Amino acid sequence: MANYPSAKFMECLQYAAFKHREQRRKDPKETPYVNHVINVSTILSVEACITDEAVLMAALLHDVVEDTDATFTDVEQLFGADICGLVREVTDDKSLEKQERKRLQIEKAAKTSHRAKLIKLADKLDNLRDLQVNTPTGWTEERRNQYFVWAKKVVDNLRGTNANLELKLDEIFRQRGLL
Ligand SMILES: Nc1nc2c(ncn2[C@@H]2O[C@H](COP(=O)(O)OP(=O)(O)O)[C@@H](OP(=O)(O)OP(=O)(O)O)[C@H]2O)c(=O)[nH]1
Ligand SMILES: [Mn+2]
Repeated sequence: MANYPSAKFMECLQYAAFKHREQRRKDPKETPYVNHVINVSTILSVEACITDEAVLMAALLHDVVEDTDATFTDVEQLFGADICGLVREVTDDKSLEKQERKRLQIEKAAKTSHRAKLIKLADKLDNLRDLQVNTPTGWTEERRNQYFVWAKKVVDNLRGTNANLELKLDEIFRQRGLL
């Protein structure tokens, strides 16, 4: 990637901000949801030193089909088959029951491509950083603890992908007494 953002990258950032515009995170301050997808892309660029622009763009779009009215067809038409394929790999099937979705994330993590694994690692790192400082609205301490336990199972199936991200995730798991 050149050392300036491409027009396509800027369009992608704008599209993610537009599609997530009415969504908020579950933290007490109701942070705009788009902050999360920007964090995931920034973690990949700054902390994992990823320069593959398609990965950075797919990170911006990683929750757009799962959580907004955007479809894979929209993503493919706007940003192409490569990026759409990455988004597909990291999208949960919301029609499934929650327990099954959570189980499938663990199972699917091991089978995804290297580039999709990078996005999953950054996604979990940002969610866990959030959870270290906030308990989402309506969550008990037990539910928060269980999220760390479950996230470690997902991350365990993503290992061998990016040493820096895995180091940072392990530091969090160590602090929680999971490592
Ligand atoms: N830690 C944290 N998570 C929040 C917050 N707001 C929204 N979330 C989202 O909530 C999900 C975890 O909540 P759960 O109850 O376990 O799952 P669900 O929303 O999919 O039903 C995470 O999804 P995920 O499946 O783990 O990943 P993804 O959907 O981000 O890809 C995360 O993206 C927040 O303030 N803090
Ligand atoms: Mn996410």
